[in-house]
Amino acid sequence: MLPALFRHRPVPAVAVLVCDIAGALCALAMPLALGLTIDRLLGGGAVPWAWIAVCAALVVAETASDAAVTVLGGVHSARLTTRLRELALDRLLRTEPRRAAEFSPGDLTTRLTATATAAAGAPVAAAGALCAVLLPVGGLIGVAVTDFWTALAFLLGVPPLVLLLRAFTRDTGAVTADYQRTQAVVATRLAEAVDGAATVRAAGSARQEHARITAPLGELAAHGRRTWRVHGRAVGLSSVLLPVLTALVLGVAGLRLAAGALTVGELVTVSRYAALAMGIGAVTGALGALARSRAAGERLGPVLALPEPGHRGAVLPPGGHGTLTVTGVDVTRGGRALLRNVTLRVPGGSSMAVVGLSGSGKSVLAAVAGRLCDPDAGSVALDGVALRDVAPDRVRREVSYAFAAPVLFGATVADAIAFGADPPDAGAVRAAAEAAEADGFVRLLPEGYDTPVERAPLSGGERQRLGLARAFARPGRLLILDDATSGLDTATERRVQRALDRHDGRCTRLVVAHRASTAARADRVVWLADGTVRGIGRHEQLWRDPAYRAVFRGAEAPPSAEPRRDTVGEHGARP
Ligand SMILES: Nc1ncnc2c1ncn2[C@@H]1O[C@H](COP(=O)(O)OP(=O)(O)OP(=O)(O)O)[C@@H](O)[C@H]1O
Repeated sequence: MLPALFRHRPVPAVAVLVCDIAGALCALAMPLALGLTIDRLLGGGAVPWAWIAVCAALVVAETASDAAVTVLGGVHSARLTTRLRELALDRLLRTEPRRAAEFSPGDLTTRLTATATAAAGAPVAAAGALCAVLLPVGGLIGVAVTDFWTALAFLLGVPPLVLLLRAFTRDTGAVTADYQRTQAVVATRLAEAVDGAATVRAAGSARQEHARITAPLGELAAHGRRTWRVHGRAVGLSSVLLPVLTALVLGVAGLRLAAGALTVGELVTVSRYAALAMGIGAVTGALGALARSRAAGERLGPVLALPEPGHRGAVLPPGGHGTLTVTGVDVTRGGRALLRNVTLRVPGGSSMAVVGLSGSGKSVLAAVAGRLCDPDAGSVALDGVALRDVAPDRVRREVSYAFAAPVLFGATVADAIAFGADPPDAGAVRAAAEAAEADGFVRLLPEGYDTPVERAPLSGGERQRLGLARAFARPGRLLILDDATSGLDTATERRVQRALDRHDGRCTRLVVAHRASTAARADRVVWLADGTVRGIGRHEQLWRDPAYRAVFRGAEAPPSAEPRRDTVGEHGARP
């Protein structure tokens, strides 16, 4: 994940790294320049202005590098956060809905907010960690080059330092991942409660729900305490180790000065290098930041890896009326077959009702028919072209959906109807609303079509009609209604059905139906049972079968009570 994060915005990430390294090199050059300057000053000759200038330049360059890292790093992390969120959002919206649904809303909220921010800090944290390691290593080399015996004294302290760093990095990564996971659980439960607020209220379970949401807080607090313990242990151990090591190094260096093996300047140099080599505080902080960013990156990774539906750039033949061919389709989820060897053909411009008991696979078939998901076996073709070969954007232009519980997007009611690529004009929006029997109640809203959606008090049936209007407003060659009229009263549904019939001959309709009346109006019916096709035919033919009648849960009215529309077959719709 870390190299991938560097790839997203390579230039600023490299600039941060360069500034970080430049700052570290200045810091490493400083002890040497300082020692040489002191020796020249103590040497009694002319004031070494050149060396004093070098020291001043190094101080300025180091400060400038630090400032550049702060500014560039901040800007880079902010931009990368935006980029990661855009990418994750893009993946979520483009992938098959069922794959996106594997993440709960609360979990996604944390992944796209705090987790994305933490992950975006990874390149800067990695650059910081590299320099944080560079300084102690450079410092150690500086000590070794200046005086071998002082370096040897320092090396005594290296093994415990390395062990301390390793344990700190490992523990920080683990505790951060646990913290983020628990945070996501709380967010998920909160989102569920907000979503199901009416159910919670109706069930009088607010107290239990409160307890359920806040239950992981204890665990969260424990993870938080673990974080501080890990940090505290590292800081505590290093605060004992470092002074001991400093005393040891300075003691040996002092002895070497007394023995005449070191000059005063070299003593200053070696003590400054030793101080750099002991910069464990910076290393632990930098490694901690890197471990947290990496843990966040690991959590964001699965969202960024969501697969996008592929295609081969095929184009639907112009002027087609949407002949839908489903051939040998299987859909399997979690080892369970939801559709098995489903084969059917809906001639262009005709309608087919999909009926079956609850859970028989009607919605799965509706999803496969318009490529909301791909089948695991078999194929779905529109006007002879396999849908999986056509670019998703083109499929969306040709296939419209209406659902049982539509979500209304857009600022106003008109926007909600026009929602989608290539939005229709106001006239088309109004015509679609009329066809969906929505125009009447929309006009009664405080600002009519311009009423903000959140201020439009809508019943379930009215919401459904706006969803239908959205589908009617952009008629492609295939219109799929997945239980989209279930909330309408019989009279309204019949009027909507009549409007639907006006698409006859122009576009194909696949209508998931629970009512016998809806099935009766369709040119043909596909009857699903347990994910397989139990029968295909006209409603009145299938009605003779008691098992078919049982699908309508006692709606035993004979087919003649729900007359088929009189346009059937006029456009060659019936095979
Ligand atoms: N993504 C999925 N993963 C696992 N099982 C699924 C998935 N989607 C649907 N199912 C299961 O597939 C079966 C068929 O679901 P589907 O929604 O198609 O039924 P349906 O016939 O439309 O039912 P209803 O009339 O109640 O809406 C159900 O048992 C459902 O639980």
